[in-house]
Amino acid sequence: MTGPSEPQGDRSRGGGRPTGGQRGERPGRRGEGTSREGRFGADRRDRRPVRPAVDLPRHVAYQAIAAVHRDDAYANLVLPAMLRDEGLTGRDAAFATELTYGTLRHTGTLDAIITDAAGRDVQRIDPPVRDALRLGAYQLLHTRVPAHAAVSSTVDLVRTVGPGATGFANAVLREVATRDVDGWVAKLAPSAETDPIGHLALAYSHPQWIVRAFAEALGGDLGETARLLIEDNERPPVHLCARPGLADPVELADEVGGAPGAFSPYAVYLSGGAPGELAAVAEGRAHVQDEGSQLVANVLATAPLDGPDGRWLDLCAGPGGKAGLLGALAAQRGARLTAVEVAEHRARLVTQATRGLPVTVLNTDGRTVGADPKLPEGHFDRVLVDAPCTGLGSLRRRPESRWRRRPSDLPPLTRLQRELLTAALRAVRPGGLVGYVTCSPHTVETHVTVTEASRRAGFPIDFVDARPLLPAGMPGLGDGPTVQLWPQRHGTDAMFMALLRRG
Ligand SMILES: C[S@@+](CC[C@H](N)C(=O)[O-])C[C@H]1O[C@@H](n2cnc3c(N)ncnc32)[C@H](O)[C@@H]1O
Repeated sequence: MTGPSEPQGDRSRGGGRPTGGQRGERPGRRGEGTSREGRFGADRRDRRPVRPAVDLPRHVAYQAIAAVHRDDAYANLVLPAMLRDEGLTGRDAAFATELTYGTLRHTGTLDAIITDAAGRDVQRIDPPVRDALRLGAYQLLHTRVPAHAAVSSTVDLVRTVGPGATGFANAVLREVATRDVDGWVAKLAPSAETDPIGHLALAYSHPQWIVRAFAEALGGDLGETARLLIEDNERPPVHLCARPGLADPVELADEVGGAPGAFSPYAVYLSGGAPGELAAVAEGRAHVQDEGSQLVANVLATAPLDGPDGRWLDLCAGPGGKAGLLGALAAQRGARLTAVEVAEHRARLVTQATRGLPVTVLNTDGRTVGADPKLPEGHFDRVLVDAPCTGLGSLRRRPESRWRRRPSDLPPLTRLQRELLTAALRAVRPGGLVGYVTCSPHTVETHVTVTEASRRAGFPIDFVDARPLLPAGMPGLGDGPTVQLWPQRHGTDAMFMALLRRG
């Protein structure tokens, strides 16, 4: 079951706990790191790159996980590049993706388990060995990979990335394999009765402050909070938006082998594959966009409005998903969209995403409304503020994000959200509409921001009930007037929307 040169004797030292692998431990224990070096025709002594003694999908997954932790990389950016570079496709690519995303999502719980199995804090294990152990423990606890394969492949990996720690890795993983994930949760999680947040955090691998924020946004319903956490750990669905006037969703579903969405009139659910390679996307007939994002953009575009309706504004437009949909709707309605984005490279993405549509892209700060002649006060009929936020509503799409975000991110973000919403309320004409949207259900970013900004607006603001503007029969929309969409209720990201009318 174990790597070829690994004695099990390590377990007998240190009171049955595995040894080695701590920070600073130098590789090169006697008898280690020699048995397989020649396997791919390279010898460490000649300094040529050594092909890791592990299969390519696991090698790629390890490299992606290490890049996330070592370089602060984003898995959804580095992994596709690595798959491409290594020529991994089909089932191999799917396996590497599953290992990378799964390991990153479950890092919190895996670390608690590894800490217990190793008898020392996971933070004291050398980073390369730590990442290999996470990958191995993930396979043991969350996949159908046979235990012997999970252990031996991880030991093979450690032989390359931390050769002094192969015995340690072997022993830790053997200890991890003594229980299934439920057994580990039963052993390590705080009691659900006395510490329900701590219990959910460990059981479903989220930081406690995020679990607390979700529970609060869900009115204290811990059962539903658990269902949300489970959704965050699943592979997210991929949705297309069939651009109105350019594609019919039923025909597009046939074309791409998907299915029309349940709620958005433009949504197509994809069952797999690479959406970026679809002809419809390349030709600008469709774009990749979560159904929830489609719904909130559509609410703003279709809410009843008296008077002129030709000037639309998207104050936070990059990379251009909602601007793409609003631009297509504007084309049908004889309107024009001004799309503002402060980051230059993201403004370029908006330009690409809205090519051929009646959209003017401005690379500027949305808070310059009134100061920038292209953003006059009281000028626009419909304004979208899709505010920069913690993104806690789309954790399933960014597997490392939950571990990077901090509660201290909230004050600067909420200040910016208030300033942008205030700018939007200045930009809209009397009687016009502002849609405030976040991809976060955190109440500080949603209700608190909206209440504060409208209280300080200096003119009357009415809340418009957004619920009737969503498709009939959509369940679980709450008491209004704002709406909060949820993965566990609607299959969408957790988008929040408040619809405001300037008096
Ligand atoms: C949540 S994203 C918007 C997503 C976009 N609406 C879409 O659907 O693709 C928020 C965007 O606001 C931009 N942003 C941040 N501060 C800004 C500011 N002061 N003015 C304009 N844009 C800003 C960010 O760079 C980011 O691209």
